[in-house]
Formats: sequence, C-alpha cells, structure tokens
Amino acid sequence: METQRAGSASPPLAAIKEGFQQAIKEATRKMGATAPNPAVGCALLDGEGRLLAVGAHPAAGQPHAEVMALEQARQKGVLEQARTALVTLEPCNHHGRTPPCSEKLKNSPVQTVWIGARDPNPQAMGGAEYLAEGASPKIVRFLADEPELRSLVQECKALLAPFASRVTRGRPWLTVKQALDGQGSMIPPQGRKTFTSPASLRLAHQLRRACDAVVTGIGTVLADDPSFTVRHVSDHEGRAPRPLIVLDRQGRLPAAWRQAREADGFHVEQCHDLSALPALLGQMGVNWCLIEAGPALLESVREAGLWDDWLTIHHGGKGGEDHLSIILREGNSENESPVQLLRRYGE
Ligand SMILES: NC(=O)C1=CN([C@@H]2O[C@H](COP(=O)(O)OP(=O)(O)OC[C@H]3O[C@@H](n4cnc5c(N)ncnc54)[C@H](OP(=O)(O)O)[C@@H]3O)[C@@H](O)[C@H]2O)C=CC1
Ligand SMILES: Nc1c(N[C@@H]2O[C@H](COP(=O)(O)O)[C@@H](O)[C@H]2O)[nH]c(=O)[nH]c1=O
Ligand SMILES: [Zn+2]
Repeated sequence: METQRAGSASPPLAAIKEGFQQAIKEATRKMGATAPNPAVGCALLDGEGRLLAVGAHPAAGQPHAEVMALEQARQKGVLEQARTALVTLEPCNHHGRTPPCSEKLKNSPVQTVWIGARDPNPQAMGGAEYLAEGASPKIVRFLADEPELRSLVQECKALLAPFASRVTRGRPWLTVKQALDGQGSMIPPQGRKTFTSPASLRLAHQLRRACDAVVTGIGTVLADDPSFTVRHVSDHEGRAPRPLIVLDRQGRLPAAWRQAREADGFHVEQCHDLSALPALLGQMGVNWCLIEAGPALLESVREAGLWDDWLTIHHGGKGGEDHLSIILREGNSENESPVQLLRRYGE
C-alpha cells in the first residue's frame, strides 16, 4: 500500500523507531485499563522527525490513542506541524463508542501514517485502506515492511496479543506466573506467602495491574489467605472491579475471604470447570488473564494447554537475584510475550 509522493520526505528511521517506542511504552502502561478494548499508542512527529505528542487509549469509551495524541498536539499549539503519525494498531474505521480514527487522521495535517499491526477486529478493520484511498489520501506504511524495524513489529504484536486473543479465539491471553525456590518448590516458608525478591514482587504486581482478571485455586486461598492486591506499584485509577476467579469444585471458598476481596475492589467468582474458564473470561471482556495458583491447579492448566505464556521466577540464584524465564506456548522464539513488554516499559 506504500504510496510515496514526490516532495513528502520521510523522517529518518531512527526517529520512527524512537517515536514508536514512546507510543508502545505509553500503551503498555495502560494495559489492564482498556479492556474490552486493546491497549494502543500513537506518536506524532513533525517534518524533521521531532516528537510532538504521544497518546495512549486510557479506557473503553474514552478517546482512542490517535485522538489523544492529536489533542495533545493541539493543546501544545503544534498540531499544524504534525506530518507523521505512528500507531501501534491500524486506526479504527468504524463508529463504535467513539468516531473512526481513520477519519480524524484524514482531516489532520498528518501526511504519513505508520501502522504497527493490523486490526484483528472485523468490525473496526480497514482503516489503512480508508486512509490511503479516496479524497486527500495519506501515505500508509506498515512496520512489517521495514526490515530495520522488525523488533518493533514484535512489540506491537505483543501489545495487541491479549485483545487479539479475545477477538479471534473468544478467550483471553493466559499468563501463568510461577515462583520456584532453590529446591524447585512453589511452597513458601512457614508463615510466609511469598519468597521472591522485591524486584520480582514488583513485576508480579505490574502483571496484576496489567491483567484484566486473576485466576487462582482454592488450595492457595485456603493456605495463604491471599490478597491479590496491586500494592508494589500504583494501580490504574478508577478501574472497574477486577475479576478474581477461584477454581473450587467442592464449594470450599470461605465467605469471609470473598467479602474481604470484594471490599478490596475485586469481583469474585467461583468456577467448577477449568475447561469452561477461558470462554467465561472471554464473555466477561477479559483480554489478559493472570494465573496465580499452586502446583495442583498449574498441573491441570499445563495438562489442558490453557496457557499462552509461562513466567517462571527462579529464586535463590547466584548473587541473590532471581532468574526469570518466559516461555511462549505457541509461536517461534522471535515472538514476544506481553510480559516482556512490561519488563521493558512498565512503570
Ligand atoms: N510459588 C508460587 O508461585 C505459588 C505458590 N502457591 C502455593 O501453593 C500452595 C497451594 O497449592 P495447591 O493446594 O496446589 O493450590 P491450587 O491453588 O493449585 O488449588 C488447587 C485446587 O484447584 C482446583 N483444581 C485443580 N485442578 C482443577 C481442574 N482441572 N478443574 C477445576 N478445579 C481444579 C482443585 O479444587 P477442588 O479441591 O475443589 O477440586 C484443587 O484443590 C500454597 O502453599 C501456596 O502458597 C500458590 C500460588 C503461587
Ligand atoms: N509465593 C510467591 C507468590 N505467590 C502468590 O502470591 C500470593 C500472595 O499474594 P499477596 O497476598 O497479595 O501477597 C500467593 O497466595 C500466591 O498466589 N508470588 C510471587 O510473586 N512470589 C512468590 O514467592
Ligand atoms: Zn480509533
């Protein structure tokens, strides 16, 4: 679709890369606040490639990333200088909760739109074609067509993976987080609930914040009286109650635990059937789900293949630092996990 017009010099690739990184970072920090919508970022550059504005979609029903960035540029008085828009996701092309971003970009001074990933949502796709065709066409470029920017394609895909999973498979992206001590055991020392380093606990809480739901097992609830709160990082302000699902086949969930979690802002649900869980979460609009459970449920999850990436935190390594490994269930090693994005860009 690339249509390079005479006289429309493109900013250097280094500026495109830097702008995209800013957009991906902003969007990564909104993960966990946007469901059922995806986390999306947008950066605007001037003709020389200078960064003018960076926006991210804050929450469903609120403006999309493109509108956030255009509005930010307008408020700074630099909108007329905008020539290039870098969007992590193809601009939407439909009237959903908000008007189409493809139209907003068409009516802006932007000449070139770079797209990180195609929209997997059939209702919203087609923004690229709309921008490139018809009246006042824009130059539309895809990151994937630029070999030097391949790593950014992986980041945009990882950013989109939770939403893409729900839209295309009807179930969320499922991330398992498992902590192991030096002996390979998951069981904390007597009187403790966790044993990993402060940095690992921070990552665990970044994950809770970025996910739209948490799943655990009744064994963990009875053993630990866990809180599952986001305490080591600040949580998204004003977000709706986060679903907290407990796999519990015999109805052993203590009423007091449920009440305490609901008082903490969770929406607690019991689930009897692990195989029904993914669709249930999909129907709840959950894009990304964190599984924090003990060895029994994790064994069931592994057997059923109900996971997309698996974060293992090995505690007690050399130098006192934890060692982390992230495995993707499907896809090749070039692909990125959303967990890696959080490690790189999370706050
Ligand atoms: N290191 C770490 O990362 C973590 C460690 N832990 C530790 O793990 C320990 C608890 O482990 P564990 O007892 O294994 O607890 P789990 O959290 O794994 O819960 C186990 C329960 O999950 C339910 N379950 C398992 N498989 C299925 C299935 N296929 N369908 C429906 N329900 C299912 C069963 O409920 P039912 O009995 O009703 O059949 C089972 O008793 C604690 O000491 C805790 O501290 C916990 C979380 C993380
Ligand atoms: N042991 C262990 C984890 N375990 C998980 O954290 C839960 C406790 O959460 P909270 O009540 O919020 O402190 C616990 O019940 C289990 O689900 N997590 C980790 O990051 N590292 C650890 O070493
Ligand atoms: Zn949009």
